[in-house]
Amino acid sequence: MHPHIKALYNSAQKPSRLIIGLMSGTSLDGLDVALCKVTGAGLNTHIEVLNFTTVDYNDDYKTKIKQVFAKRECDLELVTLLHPWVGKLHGDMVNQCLAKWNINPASIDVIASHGQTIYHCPQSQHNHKSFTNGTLQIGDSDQIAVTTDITTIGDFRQKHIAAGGEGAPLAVYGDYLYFSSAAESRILLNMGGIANLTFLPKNGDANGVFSSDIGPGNTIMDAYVQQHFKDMHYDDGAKIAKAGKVNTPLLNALCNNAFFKLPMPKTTGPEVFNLAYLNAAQQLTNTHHLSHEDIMATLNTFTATVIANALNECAERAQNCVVYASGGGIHNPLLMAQLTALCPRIKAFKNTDDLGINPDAKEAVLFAILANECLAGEQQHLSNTAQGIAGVTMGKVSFAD
Ligand SMILES: Nc1ncnc2c1ncn2[C@@H]1O[C@H](COP(=O)(O)OP(=O)(O)OP(=O)(O)O)[C@@H](O)[C@H]1O
Ligand SMILES: CC(=O)N[C@H]1[C@@H]2OC[C@@H](O2)[C@@H](O)[C@@H]1O[C@H](C)C(=O)O
Repeated sequence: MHPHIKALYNSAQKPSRLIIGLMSGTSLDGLDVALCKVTGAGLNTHIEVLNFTTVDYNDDYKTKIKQVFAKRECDLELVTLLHPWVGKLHGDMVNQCLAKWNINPASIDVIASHGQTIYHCPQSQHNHKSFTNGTLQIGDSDQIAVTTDITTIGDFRQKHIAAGGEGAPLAVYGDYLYFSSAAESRILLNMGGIANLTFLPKNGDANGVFSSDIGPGNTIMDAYVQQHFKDMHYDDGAKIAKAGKVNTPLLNALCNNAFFKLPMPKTTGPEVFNLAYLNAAQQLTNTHHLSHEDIMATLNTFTATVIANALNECAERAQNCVVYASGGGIHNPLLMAQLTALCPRIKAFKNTDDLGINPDAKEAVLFAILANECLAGEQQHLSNTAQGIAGVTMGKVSFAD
């Protein structure tokens, strides 16, 4: 047996494993690094997040990625070069974290790497009859494995696509295993660049579980701030939005898109929800004269409205749903206040801290759970093609040498 296979076999048999989950989301703010002690597998998974940090990306990273990010036309040579470059950078960032945390790399069983999504196009978006769904994450796992000397499991989304899914949201797999409750119906709401949710009915019936992207979380607000406010990445504390007034015609135009009329499950990305989308809505409503504050107030309400519509749809399926929120959007007080006001049928808004998982770390932890299932999961717990949930094991293994 190859020693690498033997090591994996041993890891899979251990009662608990150390797994580093890595997530680099659509916001391009930084690499989320979660060092997790994962005990058991499947419905008996237990996670302890031993360390978590977001390693901020510098301007060089953001500038390079933005040249290809969510763009239909870009420099293919640059894409090719970025794939190993991002992988090496992520590997270097893991090494820095381990050094800072005083952790011996040899004690880590595997790294679970999401990579950096640069393009996402479900069939509903690209409309090419001869193609199915597609999604592309760069940041080669071989680079991470070689750089860290730690076996790395990555490229999780392609198996989902191969099995007929849209490659997202994958959160449902971790949410179901870790957050299902017999006592209450739960909605796990993540508000990153794009917002998504997982619905977990309280009867624990796997067939009632579904997960879907909702639409924009922070992505258009962030892009607008970055374009108009020097050295700002986002509207901290919604200060700009709070100073403005919502423009109703613009809000209505923003809410009028075919994606919102599609039934859940569905996926989307900044390929659709971007500054060009805002521009088109402004054109239609003759609102180019609005102040930055009014635009931000309208965008904030747009995000709140589309998220609230999706939550209210869930609330029709089960009474007394409790929302557990995560992602950067939870730090936006105006967004959270609007959600509470727009969703009277939701019993309570909490965040995943109440379930023992740091809401900023949740997506990185998800990939640690997926890698744990890849290694030690004994069976598929979720499989429902009608809900876009492929019953497959995800992740590809890269060895260090
Ligand atoms: N204090 C704050 N005030 C307002 N917004 C905030 C604050 N902190 C974070 N955010 C928002 O959260 C974003 C980052 O969220 P997160 O890291 O969850 O996104 P992501 O993981 O990149 O996205 P996705 O889940 O779509 O891939 C920021 O870009 C910003 O819009
Ligand atoms: C293609 C892609 O990277 N999608 C991300 C993005 O960010 C949020 C939303 O859009 C979600 O569908 C997904 O990430 C999470 C981790 C998921 O798959 O559940």
